[in-house]
Amino acid sequence: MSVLEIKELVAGYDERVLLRNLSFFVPEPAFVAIIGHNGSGKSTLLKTLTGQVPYQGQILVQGKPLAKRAGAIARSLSYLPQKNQVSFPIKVRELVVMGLFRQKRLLDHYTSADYGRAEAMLDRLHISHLSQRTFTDLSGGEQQLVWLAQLMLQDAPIALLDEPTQQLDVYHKKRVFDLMDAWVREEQKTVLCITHDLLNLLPMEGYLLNISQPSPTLEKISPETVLAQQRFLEEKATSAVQR
Ligand SMILES: Nc1ncnc2c1ncn2[C@@H]1O[C@H](COP(=O)(O)OP(=O)(O)OP(=O)(O)O)[C@@H](O)[C@H]1O
Repeated sequence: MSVLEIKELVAGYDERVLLRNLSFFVPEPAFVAIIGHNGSGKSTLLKTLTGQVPYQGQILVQGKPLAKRAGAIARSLSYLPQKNQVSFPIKVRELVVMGLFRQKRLLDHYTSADYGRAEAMLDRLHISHLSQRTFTDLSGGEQQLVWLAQLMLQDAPIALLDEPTQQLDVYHKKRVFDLMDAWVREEQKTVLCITHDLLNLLPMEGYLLNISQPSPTLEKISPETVLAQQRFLEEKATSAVQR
């Protein structure tokens, strides 16, 4: 059974089609970097997979068609949007433990074992020192790492990440890519990750999907393919506006 299969996907907003006849197939757990110019439709693809954008065509998640109703998110998917905001003061550990919501019933409380798992995840991301801090007081990069801890705690087989390294310094960028790599290899997760950090992809194993290409397809990551796509993106400005 394939992890994810997309056939002749057409999606966009009102009169504006951003994804045209997109087809790709992820046969087994893998890391997939989604790249492309600003406005090319990368976030739109992840929003389509999480039921936020209407589409035509077929999306099979672990062999099952994705529900077409608005806001539907398959149980097998976790999603970290580009902008994720919290407007009330909440402790980091409280926000991270919420990653276990799929395993809880509505009014269940989080147990000390649940908090233990949240702390272990913070430790894995090397941010245990943030556990008792108020989330809204953290820097943008620290907040991004906390969201990542929450997402990893969800433990879904397929993770959709929209620019998870956007605000991170070079050390933390590398760390997050290493974590994604380990996650795929050691826990057989599939990670679809939107990124503009092409050079961080060089040591990764997995695939590239360049949404700015006229007919995007999955391409194996290698130094040659990463650098060729980087040159393509540097030379051709094919943003949605110009299409
Ligand atoms: N809800 C919406 N209604 C109408 N147009 C939208 C909506 N959301 C996004 N768009 C437009 O669709 C286009 C693609 O947006 P999208 O966020 O998918 O691009 P992206 O490739 O993720 O870009 P970036 O690299 O800048 O994050 C943009 O021009 C954007 O303005």
